[in-house]
Amino acid sequence: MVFGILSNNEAKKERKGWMKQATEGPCNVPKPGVLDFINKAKWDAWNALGSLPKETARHNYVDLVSSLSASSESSIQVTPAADRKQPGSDALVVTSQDGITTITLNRPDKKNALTTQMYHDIMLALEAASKDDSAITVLTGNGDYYCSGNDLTNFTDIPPGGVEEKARSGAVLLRDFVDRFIDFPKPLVAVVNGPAVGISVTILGLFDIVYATDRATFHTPFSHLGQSPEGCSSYTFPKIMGPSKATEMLVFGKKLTAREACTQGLVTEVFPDSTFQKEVWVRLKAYSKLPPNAMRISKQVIRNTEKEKLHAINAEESNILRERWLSDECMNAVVSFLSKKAKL
Ligand SMILES: CCCCC/C=C/CC(=O)SCCNC(=O)CCNC(=O)[C@H](O)C(C)(C)COP(=O)(O)OP(=O)(O)OC[C@H]1O[C@@H](n2cnc3c(N)ncnc32)[C@H](O)[C@@H]1OP(=O)(O)O
Repeated sequence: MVFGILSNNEAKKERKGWMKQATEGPCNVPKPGVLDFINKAKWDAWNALGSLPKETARHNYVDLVSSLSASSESSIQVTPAADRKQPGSDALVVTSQDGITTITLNRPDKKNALTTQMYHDIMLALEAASKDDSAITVLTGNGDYYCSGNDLTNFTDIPPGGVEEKARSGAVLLRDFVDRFIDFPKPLVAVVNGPAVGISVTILGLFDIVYATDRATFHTPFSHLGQSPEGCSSYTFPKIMGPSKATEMLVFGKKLTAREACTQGLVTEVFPDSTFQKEVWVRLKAYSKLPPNAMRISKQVIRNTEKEKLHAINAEESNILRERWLSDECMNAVVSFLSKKAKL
């Protein structure tokens, strides 16, 4: 690792310097006045890097962010990739009963944020569910959240190929992950047991039914995070709710209540939190007794005409995100979250 352990303030100034060098090249602006302490400190950090190439600065910037995550002196606790939950661990629980296969996100202490391993495990679970003898597949969460979206510490796990390689492999994983939802052959139901954020919201447009507790909210803060829509939401959301409502969500990050999401067509039905689990499971058990082949074929009739288009949109969104993940805006948002300075 390029950097040792720095105090929070030192790290912040140093980070700014590396970030400016990585995005704008060598310092090219006049030195701020002596009384402009903050900007002068940032300028000093940038100027100190001389003519260091942008690419080197970018690598070092990422190393600094990673070292911040790993530092025992910082307030950030990041589980090293090697220690993250492995396949077959309890971060994802899959059960099959009464003709229903249920995939449960099970990191309640982290609001069910999705680690890289969980994306892989969900794909495996969907693959298995598509072939098992269940009639319906359900995705839900354990605890007070449905899912807080992509685990932002995924960004700190930089491979030897550097940040570009990380962005490239992330885009491939994202595309594969979303493709599984596009192609899933059986009725797919989201049981949204609490707030939903980011990718856990966008992929709802690819589900067949979305049931939500009245405690749930739906939030896609992509601009705040320097990112852009995924999960085919750039197509499904305008189609479901109209372009202007979709823009409020996907561009301006408007958070919807469950009832608003239902009015706009993203959610099928909202239930009172006190009876949510009971009512939803009674309903699903009844549906699961319907002839499975008829349900599968009816889903195909409804969905298949759009599959090709959805795959193309998924590919395009994933490519755009690959670029976004390398942007200054995105790196800053991740650093802010990891430094505990920002929450949604
Ligand atoms: C293959 C790659 C595909 C990538 C696809 C891209 C997808 C885009 C997205 O999904 S964008 C959405 C990203 N998510 C966020 O930005 C959410 C960040 N989290 C928060 O803002 C808040 O945690 C909260 C509003 C969800 C909940 O706030 P609350 O105060 O109720 O709870 P805490 O903040 O104390 O959370 C408890 C612990 O959980 C950790 N955590 C929550 N969400 C995430 C997350 N997305 N990534 C990483 N960690 C998360 C949080 O840090 C707390 O941890 P701690 O107890 O160790 O402090």
